[in-house]
Amino acid sequence: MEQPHAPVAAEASAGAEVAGDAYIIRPLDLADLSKGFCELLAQLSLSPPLSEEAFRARFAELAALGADHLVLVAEEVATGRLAAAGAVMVERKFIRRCGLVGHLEDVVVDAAARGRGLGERLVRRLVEHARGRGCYKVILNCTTELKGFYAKCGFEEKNVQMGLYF
Ligand SMILES: CC(=O)SCCNC(=O)CCNC(=O)[C@H](O)C(C)(C)COP(=O)(O)OP(=O)(O)OC[C@H]1O[C@@H](n2cnc3c(N)ncnc32)[C@H](O)[C@@H]1OP(=O)(O)O
Repeated sequence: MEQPHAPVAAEASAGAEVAGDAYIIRPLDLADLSKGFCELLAQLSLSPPLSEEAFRARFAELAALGADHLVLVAEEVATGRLAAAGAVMVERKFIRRCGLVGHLEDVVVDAAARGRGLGERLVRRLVEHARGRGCYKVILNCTTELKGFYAKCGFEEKNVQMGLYF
């Protein structure tokens, strides 16, 4: 199981050849604000730059959740810049004998690093974290266009997503 919010020095798991050689996947670190974290998230959704103060405050909130909230990033070894990010949070339920559900969120790979297996590798790490926490399933919302990617990551289509935005 991943230890969230702490740097990981070595990447041991096997991935696609290029991804395995060129990137280290590790939990988000406080230093990542200056390594392109916000720029990466801006490729996913509306995500303007964060002040150091705002980033630190949110980081501390998430760190307080311990292993129930994990943000992983992929750092390019050659440049020290972030090339991918993703998160999984563990929901604590009453059903299924107080079962746990993993929610996969905010998966993004930098446009220049796509198509090398990095996204799949990151998602599989997040899924393994949820499994290690004892989750009986991991779920996510995505567009129709991304069904193929998540199928490659082992997911299958279930139910319908609905949203109410404020
Ligand atoms: C829960 C959420 O967060 S949903 C939001 C997902 N994020 C985004 O949409 C942000 C913009 N897009 C991205 O960041 C990236 O394109 C990602 C994360 C979707 C994919 O990352 P990549 O690193 O390019 O994917 P990766 O190279 O690991 O692809 C793995 C497999 O999925 C396939 N794949 C990748 N993207 C797609 C796609 N859009 N449709 C179908 N198949 C795909 C690849 O061809 C590959 O298959 P292969 O093993 O047969 O070659």
